[in-house]
Amino acid sequence: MNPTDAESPTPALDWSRVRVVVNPTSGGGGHVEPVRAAAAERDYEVVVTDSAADTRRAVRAAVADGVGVVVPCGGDGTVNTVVRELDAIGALDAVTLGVLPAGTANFFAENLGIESIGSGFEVVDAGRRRRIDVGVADGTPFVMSCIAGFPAEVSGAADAELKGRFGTLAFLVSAARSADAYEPQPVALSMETPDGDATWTGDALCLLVGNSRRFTGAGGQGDVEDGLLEVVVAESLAPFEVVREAAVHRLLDRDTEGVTRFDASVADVSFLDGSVAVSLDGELSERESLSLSVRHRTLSVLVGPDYDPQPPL
Ligand SMILES: Nc1ncnc2c1ncn2[C@@H]1O[C@H](COP(=O)(O)OP(=O)(O)OP(=O)(O)O)[C@@H](O)[C@H]1O
Repeated sequence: MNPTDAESPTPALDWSRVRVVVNPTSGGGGHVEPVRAAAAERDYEVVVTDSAADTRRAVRAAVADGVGVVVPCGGDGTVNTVVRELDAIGALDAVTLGVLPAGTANFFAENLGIESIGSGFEVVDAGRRRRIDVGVADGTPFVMSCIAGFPAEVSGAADAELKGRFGTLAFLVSAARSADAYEPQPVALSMETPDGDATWTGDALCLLVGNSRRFTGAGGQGDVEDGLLEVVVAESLAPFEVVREAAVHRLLDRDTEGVTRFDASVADVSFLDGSVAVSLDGELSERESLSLSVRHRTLSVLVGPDYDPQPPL
């Protein structure tokens, strides 16, 4: 801790200090030694954690030690754990985040143009920073997506193989496969959009809200610097056999009947028939309502050469 900043929630941070926080169980494991070796070549610090609670402790310790660049090494679940802890200690807008993708699903890294652990190191070395938006759902931050709808038993059916291929979308894919077994639920949305206030009321099968993730069109990286969430309401989805992620996105095309898309800075959602399952960056809970907003360009992240600040629609 920097003694001059003892009272500050986030002490002065040293941007030349990089600390990698490794979840050794992410993906199939086996990444700890290669990560240690690559980090040693660069004088990056490494902490290998043994639980989610230990990962949270490592995040607090990094900030308390004045480390400027914190790099989760794991899958989307590990990134989410690190982001939530940074928010919990008031340091979300203070540190810079790198990512070393080592999980079953690495969609956040992919959206930042980081394809592998090796490229993750190169991205940290290169130091290209962007400030990106962070979505907030009932006070909890999310970086990728907030998906609501379908009964929890369906979402729980997303198996490991599906999760590996589709990440947060596994929830949607498994649900779509059994959509005929689930009745659309009445929902009311009230939003603030760049064109003014907007509302939507009706029966919906699911609600897909993307921050760094885009659900419509070709999918992939969304515009994560525009202060807006992509809010997609799907009234129906034909059950289908999914072969590729593109098939899911085609289902959600702008022109698809029963799919409505908004870009909103604020969205208040009421599930009128009681609680529905909600996946926040892959973490499940049950909610009767959702209050969604955006913290515009809050989180400083290190991005790869393919990251597009303004991806084409
Ligand atoms: N050191 C650790 N040991 C075990 N679990 C951890 C550790 N650090 C974080 N976690 C938790 O493990 C969960 C899964 O993490 P992650 O997404 O990185 O792995 P994964 O292999 O991709 O698994 P998943 O199939 O859940 O996507 C997260 O909830 C995360 O908080």
